Amino acid sequence: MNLGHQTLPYGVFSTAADPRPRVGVAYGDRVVDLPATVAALDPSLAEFVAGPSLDTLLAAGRDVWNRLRTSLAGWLTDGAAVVLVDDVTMHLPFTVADYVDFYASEQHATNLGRMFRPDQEPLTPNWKHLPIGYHGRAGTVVLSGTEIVRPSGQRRVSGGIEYGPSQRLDIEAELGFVVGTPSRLGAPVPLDAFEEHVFGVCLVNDWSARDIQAWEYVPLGPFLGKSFATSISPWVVPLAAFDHARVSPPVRTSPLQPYLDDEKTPAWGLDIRFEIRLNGHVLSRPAFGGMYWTGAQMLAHLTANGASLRTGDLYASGTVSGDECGSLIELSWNGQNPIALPDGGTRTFLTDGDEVVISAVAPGADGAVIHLGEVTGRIGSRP
Ligand SMILES: O=C(O)/C=C/C(=O)CC(=O)CC(=O)O
Ligand SMILES: [Ca+2]
Ligand SMILES: [Mg+2]
Repeated sequence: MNLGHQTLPYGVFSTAADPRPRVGVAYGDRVVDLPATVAALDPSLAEFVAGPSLDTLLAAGRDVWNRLRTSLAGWLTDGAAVVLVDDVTMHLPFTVADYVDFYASEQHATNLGRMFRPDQEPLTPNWKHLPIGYHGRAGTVVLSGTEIVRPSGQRRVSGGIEYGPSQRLDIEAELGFVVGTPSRLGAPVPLDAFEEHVFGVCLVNDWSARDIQAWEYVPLGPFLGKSFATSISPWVVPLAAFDHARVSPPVRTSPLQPYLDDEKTPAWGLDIRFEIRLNGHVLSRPAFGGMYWTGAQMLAHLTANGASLRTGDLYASGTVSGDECGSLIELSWNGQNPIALPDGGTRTFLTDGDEVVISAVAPGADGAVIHLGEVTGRIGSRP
């Protein structure tokens, strides 16, 4: 996997020669061993990259994040004595504190509204007034590559209610925002403090059992249909990598409360293009740039009641659907239009043994590409 030379994303790796998990930065198809490099080149930064995860770096705050990234870029261009390794094993990059999942794509919300609530307006009356979300399960956020066990649960069938393995296992391609700097209980985080708190982003696959979800979600929202596993990419890309990928979010069609009104703050729409592959075949390439709510608005809303942030909080954007769709339930229109695969097979939802790979790229400086890497997962056999 080659993440280019401008992305400089952070992750946690080990090697056969040195099995201790430690902090690294991807550079092309190799990894900078940060503890070894920083100890030699700038000992004043060493404490922030010394641990077995990104936790200390996340908590260190924006000044340290900027200093480290600037130093690294300089060392790599100047040919300083950077320690590069390959053949790495990746680990979960940070301790996930709280996990929140939003619903920020108007197209996705409209499509799901049509399928789940065909007798109602597709967008609920609150949708354009606040970024809808729910609190998920941090303990089941897993590293890319972890096998996904098909969940069992309750679902409604023609004769009544049944418990058993999900028949409608789906994916959701999302962008995850990783919080570094915590906030105080009682103090909402305003839109313009987004960059002080959010360290960077990763890719998220919010595996979803649609049959379990459809039966359980009224009236409190998603629960067991989504809490069995959420996969994240091993590389966390700092916000600073997206300086050339910022775009204006879509025109707001309802007036916003002041804490969400981003007319006067810098826009944090992001021109990120996703790609979803099933068993090697490209299913879709949804664009993140059209998401109605930005990462800054989601953060402002998440804390609008004074809820505090912790280092390691992860909040996901919700399924990225726009010109193309980020879930199988949309691509197969609730299972009614099977998706044709080049091997002659078809899919509505996932079959045991299927492997899903979600990757993404964004524009960098001077025509370069910012690579977000990938989040993968294979569906294991039923328990
Ligand atoms: O419309 C609904 O009832 C639920 C939709 C979802 O699947 C929620 C979700 O995970 C949000 C998202 O990924 O966009
Ligand atoms: Ca989701
Ligand atoms: Mg989940």
